[in-house]
Amino acid sequence: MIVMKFGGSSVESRAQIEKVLHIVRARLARRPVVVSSAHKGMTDALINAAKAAATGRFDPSVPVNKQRAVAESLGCAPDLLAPFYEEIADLLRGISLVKELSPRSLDYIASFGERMAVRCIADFFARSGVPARAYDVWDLGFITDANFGRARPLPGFDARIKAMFAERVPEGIVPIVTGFVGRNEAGEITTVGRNGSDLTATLVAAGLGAEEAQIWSDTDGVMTADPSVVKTARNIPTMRFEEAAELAFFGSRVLHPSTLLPAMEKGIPVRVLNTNRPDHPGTVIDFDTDAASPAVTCIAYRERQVVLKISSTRMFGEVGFLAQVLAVLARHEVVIDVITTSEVSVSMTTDDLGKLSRALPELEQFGACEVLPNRTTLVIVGQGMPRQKGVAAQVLDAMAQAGVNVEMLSYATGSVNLSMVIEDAHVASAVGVLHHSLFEKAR
Ligand SMILES: Nc1ncnc2c1ncn2[C@@H]1O[C@H](COP(=O)(O)OP(=O)(O)O)[C@@H](O)[C@H]1O
Ligand SMILES: N[C@@H](CC(=O)OP(=O)(O)O)C(=O)O
Repeated sequence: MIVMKFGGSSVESRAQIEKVLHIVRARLARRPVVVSSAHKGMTDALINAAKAAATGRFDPSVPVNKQRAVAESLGCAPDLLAPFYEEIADLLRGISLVKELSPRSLDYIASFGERMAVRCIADFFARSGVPARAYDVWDLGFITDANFGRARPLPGFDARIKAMFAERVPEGIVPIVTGFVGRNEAGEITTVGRNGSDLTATLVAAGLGAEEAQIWSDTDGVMTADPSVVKTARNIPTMRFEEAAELAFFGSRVLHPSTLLPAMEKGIPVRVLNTNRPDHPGTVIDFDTDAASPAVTCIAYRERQVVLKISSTRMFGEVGFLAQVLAVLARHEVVIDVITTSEVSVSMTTDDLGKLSRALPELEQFGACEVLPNRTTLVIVGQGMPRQKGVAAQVLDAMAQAGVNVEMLSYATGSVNLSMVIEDAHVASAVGVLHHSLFEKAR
């Protein structure tokens, strides 16, 4: 059995869904379970309509017309999705009346994209000769906690999905399952977080004990840098889980940050593939050590970060200074990513200026606090980095060539990533020069 996740770009239109049909049809012998995202742009359209409703403007036309256009192009009967259109309108009307949009209502409205997409894709598949049936993932046991916007399945999911899958998915039928969404024990709809269909796919793959989880997107697998920024980016044939996890965490949209954990736990390889070029082998992510792997595998970055710098002579020789600072940050739920220290200052990055601002009054007891917004964490990832001399020199040289000031630099011994903090305004030039230096120059 394989789990195949198709992202929004793969199910954007009839032309794309026809590609998905051919890809799935060619793999029927491997007993595919399809996990689908909403059509590209649909989740944004639903969320925007909900936000507008919360200011009193009731208008369901953008998401409903978008969905209707895809369903009509696929030849689906109008009544297939009519109840969903009505429910979306009712919900938006309710939000516009109370002018309130809770995380619970936001998940409810955002869930419609996946729920409608799987129904029209399964309907189209069935009429095209691939026996398929649509499933809301909760009907296969995906019952979550009540953390709206970042829900996770409750313990026992693996046993539940195995049992419910055996009971509800007939032999020979391709299940087309909703990504992204879930339901809590009270029956309320939740989501696992934006771009979370990748995570649904690896959770389903782990629960069912699939032989492989495939993430089908619009690039030739994972590339040495975001190909929409670096035109010369190239495919990475194999990656280790640790490398891919760093890449996902530090901002590459191609994989959701939590995607790899369920697969890592069960040792299930994850393959990233291109719906537009299905014969390309893409990228395989697993545990195999490739001793010949290059020092640097890829470049990733996360923009709109905030740097907090605390300067204090109290740090000098004092036991527990950092622990006290981190305890305050933890109490305010500030997540810290990169941290560097000297004897008189400590700098760290986070992505939540709001939470950091709430922690500031307490932090000021430790020293002078400086908050620097609009920063980017730029990360060089590579399994082979610990055993290659001169990588840091090459990286810093490239940054100097690009005229970019490196404000923080962090590398731990044996680590697979080297992180730097720069200004947001310098990202494109820094990534371009760095990619050229690390991947394009004769080395
Ligand atoms: N290192 C990378 N390799 C491949 N794609 C990347 C990388 N970094 C960023 N991306 C971006 O991720 C995009 C795919 O993610 P996304 O738009 O969420 O796709 P999907 O619709 O399939 O979920 C690519 O089009 C690419 O621009
Ligand atoms: N549709 C959801 C979930 C998702 O994973 O989408 P995509 O696969 O298109 O990134 C979102 O836009 O957040």
